[in-house]
Amino acid sequence: MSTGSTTRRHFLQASSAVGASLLLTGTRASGRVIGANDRVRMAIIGVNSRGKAHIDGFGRMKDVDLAYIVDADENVLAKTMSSVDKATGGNHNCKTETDIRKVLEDPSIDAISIATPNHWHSLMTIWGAQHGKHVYVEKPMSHDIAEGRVAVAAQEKYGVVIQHGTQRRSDAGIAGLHEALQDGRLPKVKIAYGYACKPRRGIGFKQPSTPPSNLHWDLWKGPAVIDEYHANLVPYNWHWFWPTGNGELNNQGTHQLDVARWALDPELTHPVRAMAIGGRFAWDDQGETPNTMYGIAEYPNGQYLMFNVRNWEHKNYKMEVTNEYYLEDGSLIVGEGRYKIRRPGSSEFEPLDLPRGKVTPGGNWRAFISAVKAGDPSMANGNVHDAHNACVVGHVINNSYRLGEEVPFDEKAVKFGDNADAAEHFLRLHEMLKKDGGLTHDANYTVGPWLQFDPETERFVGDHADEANVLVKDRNNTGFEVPSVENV
Ligand SMILES: NC(=O)C1=CN([C@@H]2O[C@H](COP(=O)(O)OP(=O)(O)OC[C@H]3O[C@@H](n4cnc5c(N)ncnc54)[C@H](OP(=O)(O)O)[C@@H]3O)[C@@H](O)[C@H]2O)C=CC1
Ligand SMILES: O=C1CO[C@H](CO)[C@@H](O)[C@@H]1O
Repeated sequence: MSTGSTTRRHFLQASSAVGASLLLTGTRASGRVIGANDRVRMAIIGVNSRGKAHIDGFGRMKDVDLAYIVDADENVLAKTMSSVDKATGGNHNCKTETDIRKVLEDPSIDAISIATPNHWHSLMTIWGAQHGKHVYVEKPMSHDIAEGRVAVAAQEKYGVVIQHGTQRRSDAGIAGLHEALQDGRLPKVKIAYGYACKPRRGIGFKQPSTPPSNLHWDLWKGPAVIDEYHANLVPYNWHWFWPTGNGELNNQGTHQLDVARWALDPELTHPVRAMAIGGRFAWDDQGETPNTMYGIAEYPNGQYLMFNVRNWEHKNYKMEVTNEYYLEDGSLIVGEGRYKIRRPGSSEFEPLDLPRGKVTPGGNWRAFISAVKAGDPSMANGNVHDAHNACVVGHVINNSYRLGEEVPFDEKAVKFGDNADAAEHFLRLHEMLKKDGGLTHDANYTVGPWLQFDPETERFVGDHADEANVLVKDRNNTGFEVPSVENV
């Protein structure tokens, strides 16, 4: 399965024969073909927070009907319904539902839009495709590597539009830079760098307890195997527990991972090796995922993706949610949509003016509806291949961290051999943690092993492969099993 590209031509190459023929005729796997003048009937799934933006984005469109609002919490549903009329100008006659499976059985529904916790994203996407529904799915599209691969297979088999909630894919300024990096107008990228460094707080400790009666706990858990309910899971803080979230790297970081990977050579899918070092410093809490991380991934052509997570607000804390591009000639490009370049030998940045690139116009919500109406999955700004590739590099780096060992806080905690770039970028973070964070040898880094990854089979190979391959696929609860690629 090769899923490295974004253009229509590449999308067709990457899709199976079945998917491609569906795509060319604009025919859906089941249900009606949507005409250009038809209204798209949608269900919004998971509405506590981000789902409200979905209601707002799609609900304001004259050619969209919000038919269902779905949430696992009766209180959240009731509260949301009272504001839907306001948000949509009173134009919608939504039903409410707690179980997505009932919505999927409704043949009048054209598309679903998913803003649930991460552990549900792939299964809902797969179920949606199997029922012939187009899918807008929040980032990260997958909670583990294997289920993302099945979501790709489902798209190929059923031919539906799948668009990832990575809004930067709708930014023609970013697309313009990446086109120039890939068509030779600029030197090639040596290192695509991402930062997800925004201040957060520890979450304390919450004891196991009985789920509140308004919450359908079995539906909230869905595929995720979770020992016991505790109030730190619902809502939002599930991000910081491995069975439900993916830490900051594949939370906020999915946006920057996706931008970084998008800048690399277009035929690339996944890295061939990766490692991570970091920790959950300063907070005494029950969260499992790191609040500080340096991650590095190498692609088969020698291009690198590097990443920093910093959530712990120490002295001189600098918020950075952005990307940087280190080019082969020594230039550095910074910005997001509008750019500056520092050329080799210069210490000054100068503006970098480039033509805007190709995206489906109108922003993320409109692009999805345009793709649905055209019956053309390649029009999605952030299609299923882009989604899978962005998520997998994050999963591979996270898996290294999860297999890591605790080592005293020291600049020698990790060795990068002759990779001077990696050593320099890690040391930059290390010095900041020492000087501004006040960390000493009493603290520990978690140092993950270098993991080797086969982009074709999407499995780990070589040293540590046995432990790492256990993390490729989450266990699932009965009735909520992610199907295999063969049985999707
Ligand atoms: N693209 C972007 O810029 C952003 C994307 N996101 C993404 O959106 C997703 C949601 O994040 P956020 O809103 O902050 O998280 P919350 O935990 O606040 O909300 C998740 C919602 O999903 C509901 N839910 C859980 N299980 C189900 C189910 N089986 N069926 C229906 N609803 C369900 C939850 O129910 P309950 O009410 O019981 O908790 C809750 O209402 C995340 O994956 C996140 O990564 C978030 C912010 C911005
Ligand atoms: O994508 C996202 C953007 O920022 C939010 C708030 O920090 C994240 O939680 C979210 O998941």
